[in-house]
Amino acid sequence: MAACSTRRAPMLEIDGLTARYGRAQILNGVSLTLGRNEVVALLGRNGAGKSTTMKSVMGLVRQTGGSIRLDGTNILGRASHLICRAGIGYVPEDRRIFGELTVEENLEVGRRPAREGAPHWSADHLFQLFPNLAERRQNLGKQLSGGEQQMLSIARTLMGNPALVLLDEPSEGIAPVIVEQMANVISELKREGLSVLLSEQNLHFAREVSDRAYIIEKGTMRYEGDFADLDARPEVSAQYLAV
Ligand SMILES: Nc1ncnc2c1ncn2[C@@H]1O[C@H](COP(=O)(O)OP(=O)(O)OP(=O)(O)O)[C@@H](O)[C@H]1O
Repeated sequence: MAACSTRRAPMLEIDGLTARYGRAQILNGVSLTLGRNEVVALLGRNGAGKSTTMKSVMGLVRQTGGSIRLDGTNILGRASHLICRAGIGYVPEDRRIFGELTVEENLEVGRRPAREGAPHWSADHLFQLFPNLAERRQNLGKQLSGGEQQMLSIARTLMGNPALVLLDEPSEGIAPVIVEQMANVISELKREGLSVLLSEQNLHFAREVSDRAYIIEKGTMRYEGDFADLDARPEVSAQYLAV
C-alpha cells in the first residue's frame, strides 16, 4: 500500500527567487522556508535585499524566476490584493497609516472577514495588545510618535486576520522602550498562532523574538540556522551584519 504522507506544506516557501528593479538584478536565487507558527528573522545590512524579498512575496516587485509558495500554493505572479486575501499581512518599513484618520478609524480600514486557521482580531483585542494605542484611540494618526505609528501599522494589518505577517524592520527608528514593547507584541503574535517573517538589522532584537535566522547579502543567502549556531560563528555576523 502506498504510504500516505500527513506532512503539511510549510507556511511560506521561497525557492530560487530572482527579482530586479529595471535592469538591476537585486535577488539572485533567494530560498527561505517559514514553518507554521514560526518566527523567522531575515537579517542583513542596509541594501542587502530584505525589503525586496518581502515586496516580492507581496507581488510588489518584478520577479524573474523561482517560486513562492503559501501553504503549498504558488503565489508568484499573483496580484498584491489577492496575496493579501490569501492570508499574508505586510507591514512595510514606511508605516502606511492614514494621518488624517483616528487610531480607531485606521483599524476599521484594515478590517477583513475572519479567516479559517488564522487568529481573529477585534479592535478591543488589539487595544489590549497595544495599550498605547488604546489610550490614543481618538488621536489622529499624524499625532502619534514614530513608534506608535509603527504599532498602529501592525495593528491595522492584524485587523485583516492574516495567517502570516511580514514585518519589515519593525524596530527601526523607534525609542528603546517601544522596541521592548515591540518584542512583546511579536512574542504574543506567536502565542496567538501566527507565523512571522521579520526583516531586521538589529541582531539583539531578532534573537529575542525569533526561532531561527537567515542572513542575506547582495541578494544572496549567506546563512541559515539558529542563533546558538550563529553565536558560535562570530565571523559570519562580522562579515554580513553591522554588529
Ligand atoms: N525602487 C528601487 N529601484 C531601484 N533599486 C532599488 C529600489 N529599491 C531598492 N533598490 C536597491 O535594491 C537593493 C536592495 O534593497 P532593499 O531595500 O531590498 O534592501 P534592504 O536589505 O531591505 O535594506 P534597507 O534596510 O536599506 O531597506 C539595494 O541595492 C537598493 O539600492
